[in-house]
Amino acid sequence: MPEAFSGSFQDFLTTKTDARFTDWLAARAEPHWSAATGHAFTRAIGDGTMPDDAYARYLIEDYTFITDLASTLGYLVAKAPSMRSKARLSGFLALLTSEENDYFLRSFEALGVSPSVYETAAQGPVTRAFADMLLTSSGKGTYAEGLACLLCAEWSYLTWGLREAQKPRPQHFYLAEWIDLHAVEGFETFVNWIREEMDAVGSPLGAEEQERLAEIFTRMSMLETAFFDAAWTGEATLPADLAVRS
Ligand SMILES: Cc1ncc(C[n+]2csc(CCO)c2C)c(N)n1
Repeated sequence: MPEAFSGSFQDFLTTKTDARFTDWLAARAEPHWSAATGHAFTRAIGDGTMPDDAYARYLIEDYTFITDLASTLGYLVAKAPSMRSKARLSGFLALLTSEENDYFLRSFEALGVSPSVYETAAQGPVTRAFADMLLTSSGKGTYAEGLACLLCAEWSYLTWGLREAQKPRPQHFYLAEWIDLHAVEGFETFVNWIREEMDAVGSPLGAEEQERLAEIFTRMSMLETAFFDAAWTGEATLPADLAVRS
């Protein structure tokens, strides 16, 4: 677990001169970063102990989340400063809207969730708070702010995916493939790129904007945790500390 840290990035650099901006973001987000990446839901995916109803609940919500994440990527493609960055982000957007979509459709079928359910599912309160966070940060905010959201969403999944991939795969294809999707080399390469991009974009910013990025990354970590909690417990309420500000 990264050690929690409450100071500025400049302060963080005095504790470790070669510290990365993204290490600081994760340290600032503790204990929520570790709560998200070590969540019981993620361990149950790898153990094969996941109840079908919890996983179906999760996939239905995640399918609507992915739609908002695709829109976020659209905003990021528009705001990215270089052709290289636009190429990385749009490549990922293409993956999200093709192979990943196919995974969802096959899994819904295996779990007995009909198109009339997953195509018209209303977002629960946690997913709505997520959508608000993603779309506001990337649409109205800066490239760095949108990138902080994407970084948290992808890096947290790589972290648990690599850990669960150490175990033998569970029997159900929808659990086994969900691990593989987040532990393959191509995904790791992409997350490493987002980290490098965030390091490059975040390090030179002023303390106030860096603080804002730490707040975004922390709130995203809380939302990731609440998202797993909601699927795991079936409790569809938004924790009070995540109330959407209007
Ligand atoms: C709530 C939630 N947060 C993050 C992800 C992670 N994620 C979103 S798209 C994508 C691409 C490859 O699977 C990954 C890893 C998720 N699925 N659901």
